[in-house]
Amino acid sequence: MSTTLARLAQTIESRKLENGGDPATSYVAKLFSKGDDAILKKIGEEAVETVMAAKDARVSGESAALVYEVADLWFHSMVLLARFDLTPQQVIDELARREGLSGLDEKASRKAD
Ligand SMILES: N=c1c2ncn([C@@H]3O[C@H](COP(=O)(O)OP(=O)(O)OP(=O)(O)O)[C@@H](O)[C@H]3O)c2ncn1[C@@H]1O[C@H](COP(=O)(O)O)[C@@H](O)[C@H]1O
Repeated sequence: MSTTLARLAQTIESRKLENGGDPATSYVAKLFSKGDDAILKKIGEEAVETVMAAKDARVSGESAALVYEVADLWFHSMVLLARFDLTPQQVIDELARREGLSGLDEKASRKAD
């Protein structure tokens, strides 16, 4: 896993209230303190903002805002993973497991079930 993702995952873990995270001084701790629906709402918002940034980038040819919004989406997805005691490494492992397996073949194998 990239060291940036690993460090960020550690920081997010340290912001859990049971690990001493303080909602008064930490955005992540504040999000944890608001509860699951607040985290899910942010994921929804950031997904929509990503879609809008992609549509804008298609028109303007300027894609910096898209990178920014995807970073927001990844970050909030990492907060969600932490909420369920999951790690980015588990997502990376799943992507690695799928490596070389065409999405079309995978879909066809599901339809054969
Ligand atoms: N990577 C991020 C990160 N990306 C985005 N954000 C915050 O996520 C929020 C994104 O929400 P929006 O864009 O909708 O902006 P907003 O309207 O201000 O947000 P809301 O009031 O609706 O929550 C903003 O407050 C951003 O600052 C982040 N906050 C924290 N981190 C990382 O998490 C670490 C721990 O942060 P704290 O818990 O605050 O110490 C930091 O050191 C960073 O590494």
